[in-house]
Amino acid sequence: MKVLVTEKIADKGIEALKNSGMEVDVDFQLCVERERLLDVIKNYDAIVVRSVTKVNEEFYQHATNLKVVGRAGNGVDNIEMEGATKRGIIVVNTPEANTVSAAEHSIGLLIASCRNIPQANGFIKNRNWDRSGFKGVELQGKTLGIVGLGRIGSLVATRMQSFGMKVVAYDPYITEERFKKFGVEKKEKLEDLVKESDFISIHTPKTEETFGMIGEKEFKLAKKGVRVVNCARGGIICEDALVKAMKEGIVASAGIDVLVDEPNTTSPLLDIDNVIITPHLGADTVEAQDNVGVTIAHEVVSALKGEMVPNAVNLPTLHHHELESLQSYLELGEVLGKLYHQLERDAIQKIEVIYSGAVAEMETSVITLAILKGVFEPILKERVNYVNASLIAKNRGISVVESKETVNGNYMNKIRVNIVTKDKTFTVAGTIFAKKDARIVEVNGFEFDVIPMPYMLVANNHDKPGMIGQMGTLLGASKVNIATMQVSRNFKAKEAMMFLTVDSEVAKETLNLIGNIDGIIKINFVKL
Ligand SMILES: NC(=O)C1=CN([C@@H]2O[C@H](COP(=O)(O)OP(=O)(O)OC[C@H]3O[C@@H](n4cnc5c(N)ncnc54)[C@H](O)[C@@H]3O)[C@@H](O)[C@H]2O)C=CC1
Ligand SMILES: O=C(O)C(=O)COP(=O)(O)O
Repeated sequence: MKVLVTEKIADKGIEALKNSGMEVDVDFQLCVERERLLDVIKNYDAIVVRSVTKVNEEFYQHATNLKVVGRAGNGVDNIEMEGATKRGIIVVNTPEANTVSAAEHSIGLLIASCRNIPQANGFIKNRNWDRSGFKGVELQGKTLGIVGLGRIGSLVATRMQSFGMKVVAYDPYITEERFKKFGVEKKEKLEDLVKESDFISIHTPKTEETFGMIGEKEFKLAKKGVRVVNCARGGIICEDALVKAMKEGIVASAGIDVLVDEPNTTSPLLDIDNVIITPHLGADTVEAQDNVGVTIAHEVVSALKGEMVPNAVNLPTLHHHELESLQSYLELGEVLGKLYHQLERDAIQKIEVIYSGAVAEMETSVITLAILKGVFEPILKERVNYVNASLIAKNRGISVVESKETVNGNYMNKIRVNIVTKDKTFTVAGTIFAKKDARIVEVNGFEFDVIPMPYMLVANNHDKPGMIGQMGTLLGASKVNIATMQVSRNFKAKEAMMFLTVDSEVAKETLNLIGNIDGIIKINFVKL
């Protein structure tokens, strides 16, 4: 697998990629040399970027082998998600790895701007000892308005409370409990926050809704002398409106880490004395970059192996501990799904998944994705993964229905999959024992206790003497070793079903011979 790294990540991250067996090319010019990037990207299975490389539709059209986009950092506004999802490209990021650095940089900008530290430093470095013109303001007793009380906003909130600030926040998408947890007063409307705040710090993602959310209208409502900080994304505070509000004396100072267009050395904000600007340094600390580099390397490798990754942006959000407890269920889900196309041929109309017992309490949407991945893998191979599995089902006109039951019969947990076709319904069920051991416990009404293995033979036969012996003889003659065997019978129908796990692949000729045994209704070789 080949990985291209187009922006600086920690050496530890590159090493981690290489140590996992990846072939890694590092070329930092490619984040700006577009033509060259578009030319070479077809050679790579994964790309690792930061905030400069534009990963958009044009890029995807050239990236014909790409499976993973790794964003070594938090914001993914430079990565078009729809184009990735429809191609089954997994986008992973490291949202937790640089939050402390970004919060500390926001606070640094806030203090440095309201105490004129960079300006005064510039003076004295030019050998001017001048103490006039740099008078600042205190933070204690002032109101800080935080827009976006997420990971970084909440870190800034709690830290600034220790400076004696009153903290209010506007974030319509989080619960009252989260405001309470951080001792922050909730503002129902952005304008209420703007009217009341002495300092405003932005911590939202860049979205259609947030872009330009602090503009001329907001500055008109703001307290005269308000001070602003933007260490989130350029343009959330409208740059033209900020320039105007500063010239009019509405905004006393601004600390800015991000601009609409980056890299940028021509912004009008650069000409205003009371604006201090850093070139997108929020995540640039030793700790954050080591953290980001190593985390993204592990995530890219896992995603390339087709594993579920905690920080996949175009998949349901999972935390590490959730993923750990889900892992066995994901594996079981794939096994259950994989059985269908290896045992049946009919086109699927609907897939029903019924979760019962303990598993019903989990993030089952991800297990359903694992089942869908399993269903399509035997016919689509590597073109199906967690990201595009539900899109594939939708495009094939297959409806997917999930339901949950608290009662679970004989099992602590059970996943039942009903695959509905025009004329019949194929049913398979499985369970997890002792938190990690998968078992197939039912196929089409036949009960089993089968440990899924890489190679299995599944037979339907008339329930009469000699079936097992004849199969065993044919397998032995073709040097296939039988590892385990289970038979389940339906007395009424006088039919039985056999699951044999074998140590090697079974040749087509042997399968044909078994299929010709009198009494064998159906024989299939299943690979998991
Ligand atoms: N300057 C830098 O180097 C860095 C910048 N960032 C940026 O910081 C920002 C915040 O990152 P996190 O705290 O990790 O994100 P987060 O997702 O944890 O929090 C964002 C919060 O904004 C809220 N929000 C969304 N739309 C909103 C709206 N219209 N009005 C009010 N609130 C809204 C969300 O509900 C959420 O609580 C992002 O833009 C990220 O890209 C992150 C790391 C480094
Ligand atoms: O992680 C983020 O969202 C950042 O803004 C940091 O961006 P960078 O990786 O420094 O280009």
